[in-house]
Amino acid sequence: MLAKIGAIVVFLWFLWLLSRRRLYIASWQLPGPPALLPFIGNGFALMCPAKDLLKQILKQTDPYSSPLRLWIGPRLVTFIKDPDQLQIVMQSSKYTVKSNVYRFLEPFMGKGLFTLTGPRHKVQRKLLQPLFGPRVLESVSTIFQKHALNLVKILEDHVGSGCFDVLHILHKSAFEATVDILLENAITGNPDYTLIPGYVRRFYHIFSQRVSTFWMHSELLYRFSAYYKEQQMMTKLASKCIEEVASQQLPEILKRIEDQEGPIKCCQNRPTPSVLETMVQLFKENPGSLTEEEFKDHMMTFFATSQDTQSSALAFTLMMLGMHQNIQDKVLLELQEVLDGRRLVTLEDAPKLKFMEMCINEAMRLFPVGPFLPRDVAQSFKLGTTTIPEGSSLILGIFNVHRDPKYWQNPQEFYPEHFAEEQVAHRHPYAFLPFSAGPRRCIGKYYNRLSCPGKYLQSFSSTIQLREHEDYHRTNPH
Ligand code: HEM
Repeated sequence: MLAKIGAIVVFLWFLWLLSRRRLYIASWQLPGPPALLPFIGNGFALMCPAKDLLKQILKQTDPYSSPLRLWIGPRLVTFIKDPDQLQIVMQSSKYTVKSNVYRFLEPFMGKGLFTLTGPRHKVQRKLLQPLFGPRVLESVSTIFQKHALNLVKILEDHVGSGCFDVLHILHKSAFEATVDILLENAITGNPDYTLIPGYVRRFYHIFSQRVSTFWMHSELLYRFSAYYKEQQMMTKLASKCIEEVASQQLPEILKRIEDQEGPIKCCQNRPTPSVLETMVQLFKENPGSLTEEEFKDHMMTFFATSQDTQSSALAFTLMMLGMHQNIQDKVLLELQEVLDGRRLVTLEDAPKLKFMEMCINEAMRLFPVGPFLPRDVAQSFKLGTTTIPEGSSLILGIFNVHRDPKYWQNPQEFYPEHFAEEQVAHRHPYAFLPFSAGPRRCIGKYYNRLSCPGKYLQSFSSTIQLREHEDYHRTNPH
């Protein structure tokens, strides 16, 4: 009897291996670190605290040429860090879809642009593009100026009071700007409102822990973890607050739109429509394409994607400038020349602040918000001589390519000249990808271009000096 059961198990195991033969063939053709442990593979090396994850990934991937393979549990993962290969993968939506792990974000963001895949994503992205068009950007630029002023007032209070955590202040400021941009600055009476910026950060932390701990990929096992309870609590409170804020505004906006024929021309206290107002209009014009549920999911997505990204990019730039006083002086000089005595940066000023933009880009090169982007292979495709099989996964090594000495003169240094015009002209366009690229690139890229300069101006006009902090050495893996 036992022998029969054993034979059946071996036979089933053989069938399972046979069904996965394309994965093994690809794996044999690719270089990569030894996957010593059965069933866990290289996953064991990545099961570490979030603060060590970056170092561990680099340790596993740096010694091998691209594409290389990792085994994360039973999954074959091809890691790509060559710009030509990144271009092939990122330009097409045919071969890859966003990784299945993005579903871990759904409790918070729902099925918004960030988590959607397939044809539905294409339709929704096209539909929402007007939210990021010139008219809305114009309105956003004035709001950023207002929040830059608020931010500087808060920072001024800290001047002379020793070291303080600038990231916390920036997160709060980004949150307030986001509420203003998305929801017309409705202030809710709910005291939980002030907790949301912390929740968004915590949610991303839980997400990265869950991605790197493969047993938590199982919905059932995850429910037994402490993270699950925390996530449930945060999601409930955050969506309640957002809904509350949105419902204060919606009736009035709907009335405004109904009273008006054709596209929105003007709205209360603003020269141009808010994101919420434009969304309501889109919702009314496309009732079949944009459901009420999707409308809410998109709002939550914009909330969760716009705050941490902007404040991290800004914090890293401030940190780098604080550590390089000579570069900071150059930024100040440019600001003084362009603004000629004015305090606020306008939409027209932004393209003139060329050196500042070089510094922002250089900080995003060293510290990209999305250092590794996971994808699933929807259709087998050729990468060099290897066929990357359907059913496997990919990781796009943005961090690796951002520090590859083949493309960067001083890869580990803060060196804004990397973005001088002549250097950019000669560099591979896929060697710098802070906003990703192709059909899944960041839709809010130009928001950032507007938000950063305004805040720099305000920070510098108060001559706040930043000192090197020991944490920098922890964020720099080399
Ligand atoms: C410094 C600022 C920002 C950075 C560095 C950044 C970076 C990124 C990156 C790397 C992605 C691709 C993620 C992936 O493929 O897994 C992305 C996607 C996205 N970002 Fe941003 N982002 C920034 C600001 C914003 C803002 C302000 C918004 C919204 C107002 C936004 C909304 C989105 C959305 C909706 C997506 C998904 C797009 C899609 O898949 O079609 N981002 N962002």
